[in-house]
Amino acid sequence: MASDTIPQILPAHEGNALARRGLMLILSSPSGAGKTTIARMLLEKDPHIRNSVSCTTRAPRPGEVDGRDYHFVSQDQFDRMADEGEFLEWAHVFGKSYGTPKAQVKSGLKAGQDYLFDIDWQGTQQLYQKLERDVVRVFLLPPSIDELRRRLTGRGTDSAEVIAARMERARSEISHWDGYDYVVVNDDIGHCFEKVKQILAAERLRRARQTGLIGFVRNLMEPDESAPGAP
Ligand SMILES: Nc1nc2c(ncn2[C@@H]2O[C@H](COP(=O)(O)OP(=O)(O)O)[C@@H](O)[C@H]2O)c(=O)[nH]1
Ligand SMILES: Nc1ncnc2c1ncn2[C@@H]1O[C@H](COP(=O)(O)OP(=O)(O)O)[C@@H](O)[C@H]1O
Repeated sequence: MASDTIPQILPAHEGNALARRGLMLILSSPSGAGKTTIARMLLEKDPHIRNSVSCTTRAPRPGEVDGRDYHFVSQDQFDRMADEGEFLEWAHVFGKSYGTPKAQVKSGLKAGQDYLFDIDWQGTQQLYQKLERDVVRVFLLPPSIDELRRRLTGRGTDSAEVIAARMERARSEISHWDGYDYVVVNDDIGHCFEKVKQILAAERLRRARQTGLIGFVRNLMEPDESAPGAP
């Protein structure tokens, strides 16, 4: 195991003191602030968190892979899935539809699987309303508006028109920063990644998630029958 691999706990099963419930790590930010970059780093370094792959009606960007980055679907397909209740949440962003498939998230959480969500503030609110205790909300901010524009331009994936629309929307997205548990400025990518890792490590240790502790603590509190003088 690489030395910078994130330490993990064992999967949930009965009798395992380290068993715990999975969590849902949500990364949001104005477009271009770096959430896809941080998400990819996390997925690469931490084998215990899985990406929740969203469905979208937007076109793939160069380098994006169907089924890995998004499930790229037509508007008809998307609408049918929404009608049939196949999404945990969905929203319109930049004139396109985006949705989180229900798939295995609920059963996965019970089995100790963590999931990563790259979704906007609307989706975050919906997930929080449904699964409050499992959700950890992290908002990334750019160090400045000029740097945000530089990153969107430097990414080289969007037309000038699309970049202008994303910049236009950035201020209203930033206004939702107070709907998150953690806010991290993505100035240096390495520092930002470290902070997100620390958040994840601490959140995994929350008592409420550590389902295996119940039996473990009960055992610790049993009267010690082998102690000298015990009845
Ligand atoms: N509510 C919701 N938002 C999503 C989902 N998938 C992606 N998004 C958000 O849609 C916005 C646009 O995503 P994208 O077109 O990939 O551009 P990006 O902002 O540069 O990553 C971002 O704010 C994403 O976080 C989803 O399933 N649900
Ligand atoms: N801390 C950083 N410093 C410099 N460039 C960054 C940083 N974080 C991300 N980038 C670059 O900025 C661009 C936008 O990042 P991306 O992760 O695609 O943002 P988002 O998913 O939030 O739209 C990419 O080209 C990425 O390589």
